[in-house]
Amino acid sequence: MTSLAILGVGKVGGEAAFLSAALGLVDEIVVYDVYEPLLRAQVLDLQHTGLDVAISTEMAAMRDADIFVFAAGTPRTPAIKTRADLLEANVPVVERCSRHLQGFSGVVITVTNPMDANNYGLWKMLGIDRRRCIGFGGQLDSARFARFLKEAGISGPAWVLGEHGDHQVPLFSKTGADPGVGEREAILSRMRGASMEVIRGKGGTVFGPAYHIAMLIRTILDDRREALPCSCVLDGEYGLSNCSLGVPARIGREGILGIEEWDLDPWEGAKMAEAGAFVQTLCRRFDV
Ligand SMILES: NC(=O)C1=CN([C@@H]2O[C@H](COP(=O)(O)OP(=O)(O)OC[C@H]3O[C@@H](n4cnc5c(N)ncnc54)[C@H](O)[C@@H]3O)[C@@H](O)[C@H]2O)C=CC1
Ligand SMILES: O=C([O-])CC(=O)C(=O)O
Repeated sequence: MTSLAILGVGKVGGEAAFLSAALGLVDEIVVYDVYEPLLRAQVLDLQHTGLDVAISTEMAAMRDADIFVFAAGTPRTPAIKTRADLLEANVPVVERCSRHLQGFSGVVITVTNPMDANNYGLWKMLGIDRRRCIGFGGQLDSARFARFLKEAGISGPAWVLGEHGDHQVPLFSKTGADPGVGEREAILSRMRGASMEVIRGKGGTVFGPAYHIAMLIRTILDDRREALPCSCVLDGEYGLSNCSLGVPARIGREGILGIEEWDLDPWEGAKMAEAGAFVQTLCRRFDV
């Protein structure tokens, strides 16, 4: 019996619950949201699918889940320029979440922005092994990168490391084609604005995040042991510590099985160092 817990069943948490049920990934989904009418509506809507999945709203049952998805808190509106600007709004939500989750022994997936800092904060407050805290966002950034590469006539694997935010690091070196620094910067600039176009049009990104969260859940539960771009609490990898940052990580049933240290070209290496320094400043918020 596999159990998935989702805290915050708004746009992303709700859709991730639905997709996990529709794809038959788990036997039970435990959901909770501070906004009671929404919670009730999401539970009913899930039940009305008739899918063979147990739905619970027992907050205490979250602690016993195999996977816990943290998707509660404030999202961006067009008035909020960067994901990092959500830090102060969402720190209290991270704190409340960690209090509820003390004693959790499964795998955490952090979604709430600024995701890298919040993943670091949850890890610190829960006091669990860093391999059990996975920050989600790199798969989504990589899917967006793949689209821009295709438009530029470049094929090959699309990997994005670094911050899930303005300091994201697309790995052009992995594609086998170098469009030059000018074109790299132009593509990066479009990637930085990719989600805001969706937020402006429909109030938030939903299908992209929910789909890739479901794929991450499947990778964990099936113990696929494959490398994905995930935010991991670093301990010297890529020359960085005291932060959680997007890196290639082998993911399986126990969470992060290993972090792969890839060679980056000079442009990527400089961007990665900038991303690390930037996210470290956000993570310091959790070091006090
Ligand atoms: N990492 C990623 O790739 C992505 C991250 N996000 C982030 O995920 C978060 C959620 O986004 P949306 O679902 O669009 O927002 P939303 O506003 O639709 O849903 C958030 C939900 O959290 C609930 N909530 C707030 N505080 C809570 C608490 N203490 N306990 C339980 N529930 C609580 C709210 O009532 C609301 O229903 C945002 O921070 C957003 O920026 C969104 C998309 C992708
Ligand atoms: O951009 C946002 O605020 C939501 C998000 O993280 C994404 O869709 O990548």
